[in-house]
Amino acid sequence: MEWKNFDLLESYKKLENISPVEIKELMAGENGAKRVREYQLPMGAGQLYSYAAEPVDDTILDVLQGLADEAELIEKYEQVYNGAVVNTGENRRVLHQLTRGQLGEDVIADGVNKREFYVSQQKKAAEFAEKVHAGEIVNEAGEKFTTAVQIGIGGSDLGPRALYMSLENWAKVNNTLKMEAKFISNVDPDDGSAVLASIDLSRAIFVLVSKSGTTLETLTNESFVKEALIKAGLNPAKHMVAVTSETSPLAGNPDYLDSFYMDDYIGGRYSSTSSVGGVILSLTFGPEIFARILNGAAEEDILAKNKDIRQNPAMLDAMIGVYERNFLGYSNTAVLPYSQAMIRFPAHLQQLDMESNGKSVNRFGEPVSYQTGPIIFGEPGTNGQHSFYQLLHQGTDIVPLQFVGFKKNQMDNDIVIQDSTSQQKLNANVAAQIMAFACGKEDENRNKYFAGGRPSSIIVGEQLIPEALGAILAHFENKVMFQGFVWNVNSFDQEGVQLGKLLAKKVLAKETDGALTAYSELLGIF
Ligand SMILES: O=P(O)(O)OC[C@H]1O[C@H](O)[C@H](O)[C@@H](O)[C@@H]1O
Repeated sequence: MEWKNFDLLESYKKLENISPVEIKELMAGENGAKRVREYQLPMGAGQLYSYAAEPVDDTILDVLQGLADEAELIEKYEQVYNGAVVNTGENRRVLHQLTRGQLGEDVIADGVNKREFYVSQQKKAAEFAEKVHAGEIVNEAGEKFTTAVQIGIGGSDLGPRALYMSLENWAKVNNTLKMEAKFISNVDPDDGSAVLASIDLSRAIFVLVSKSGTTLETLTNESFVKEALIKAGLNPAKHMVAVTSETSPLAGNPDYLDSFYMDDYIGGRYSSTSSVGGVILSLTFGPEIFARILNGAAEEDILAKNKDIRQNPAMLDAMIGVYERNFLGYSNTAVLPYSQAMIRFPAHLQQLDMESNGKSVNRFGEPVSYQTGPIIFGEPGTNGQHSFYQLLHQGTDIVPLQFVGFKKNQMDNDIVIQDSTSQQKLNANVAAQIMAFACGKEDENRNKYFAGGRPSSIIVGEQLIPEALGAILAHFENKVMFQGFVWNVNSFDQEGVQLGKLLAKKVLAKETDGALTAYSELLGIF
C-alpha cells in the first residue's frame, strides 16, 4: 500500500481530461425523474443517499471508482480500523470506529485490547447514568440530579452538543429524556454565567470533558463553575465528573465523583461516540439511546468497507466532493439539514471537515500543489433560504450543497393549513430547492435569471431517530477520512490551532511587542 500525492495518480490525469456533464440537462424532464430514481443508494439506518443532482454520469463515476481503487481507499480504511499508526504527525493510531463496533482484527495497543477498553468505558458510563437516574447517586441534600452540564470545547463540545440537540425533542416526546443537558464551551464569562443562571445549581451534575486535560477554556470554565458551586454552599467534588485520557493531568483525580476515559487514539472531532459523547448522552437520554446511536454509526462504518463506490455512500460522497473541489474548482460546501433539531450539526461538521482536511502539506510534511478541504458552512432549511440562498442561486461562486431531510418530523404536533402540513411544506421546499439549483430558470430579465447547474446531494431518512443520527454522523466522519486519503493529508492532527494559543498565552503573560501589544491595548486587556 502506498501513500501518494493526488496529482501523481493516473486518475488525476483522467479527471483533468474528462468532459464535465450539465446537471441542468441531466435533471430535466423524464430523464431527470429516472435519474432521481436510480442515482441513490442505501445508507445506514434505512436512509438513502441521493446524488442525482450531482455533476456525474456513469463515465465520471467509473473514473471516480478508478480513483478510489488507485488511491487504495479501502485498504487505507482497513489500516485505520486495524490499528495502524496513520496519524503520523502525532505518531498515533486512529480508533474512533472501534467505539461502535469490531470492524477487523483486535487492536492491542499498550498491552490493552482497545475495543474492550472502549466498551468498558461505555459500560461504566451506563452504570453511572443508571445510578444517577435511580437516585443512587444524588446531591448533598439527597435529591436527584436533574441537569447535566458539559464543560468542553471543540471536539469535546460540538459533536456531543449537535447529537443532544438533534434528539432532545424526540426524547421528550418519547419520554426518554432523563435529564436536560446544557453546554458551556466558550471562555467568554457570559457563556458560563448564562448557563449557570438557567439551572438549579444544587441539582446539576457537571461533565468536565477534555481529552488533553490542558485546554485553557475548559480549565478556566471548570474553575468558574467550581467557584459558583462553592459560593452556593455546594461541594464541587459531589457535582462533577471528568472525561479525559488516562495520560492527561485530569486523570485519576479524586476530586471528581467519577472519571471516564478515552485515549489519544480518538481525535477530538471524532470523539462523539467515545466517552466524550457517551457520558452526557447516557445521562440525558439513557444508555439504551446512546447504544442506538452507536448502532447506526456501526452500520455506516460497515457500509464504508465496500470497494464499490456505488454501494458505499461515504466514499461516493467523498469522491464527488473531490471531483468538485479539484476539477470543477468549487471551494465551499454548504450543509443544509431540513430539520431544526440538527441546528448545530453544520457547526460540528465545520470542525470535523475543516480541522481534518484544512492542510497544505501532505502526511510527510511536504507541500501539496492541489486544493484540499473545502470551507464548510450551513444552517437548517428553510431558515437558510431566507438568508444566504440568494448567493447560492445567483452568486458568482458555485457551492455544492449537502441536504438532509426526513419524511416524518420528530414531535407529535403538526397542523394542516391550506391542504398541507408544516412537514409537507418543509419537504416541498427542499425538493423545490434541489430542482431550482439544478435546473435554474430562463428569464429575459437577467436579474431574474437563474443559471442552474448548481449541484447537490441529499440524505433522506424516515425520521431523525438515534440510529439515523448515528449513521449520518459516521457518514460524514468517513467521507472526511476518504477525502483525506485522496489528498494524502493527515486528517487526524491539527497543528493549525497552536499558533493562536501560543500568542494568547504571551498576551496574558504580558510578553508581547509590536502590533500584538497595540492590539492588547485596543482590546483593553491590560
Ligand atoms: O478535548 P480537549 O483536549 O480539551 O481539546 C479540545 C479541542 O481543542 C483543540 O484546540 C483542538 O483544536 C480540537 O481538536 C480539540 O477538540
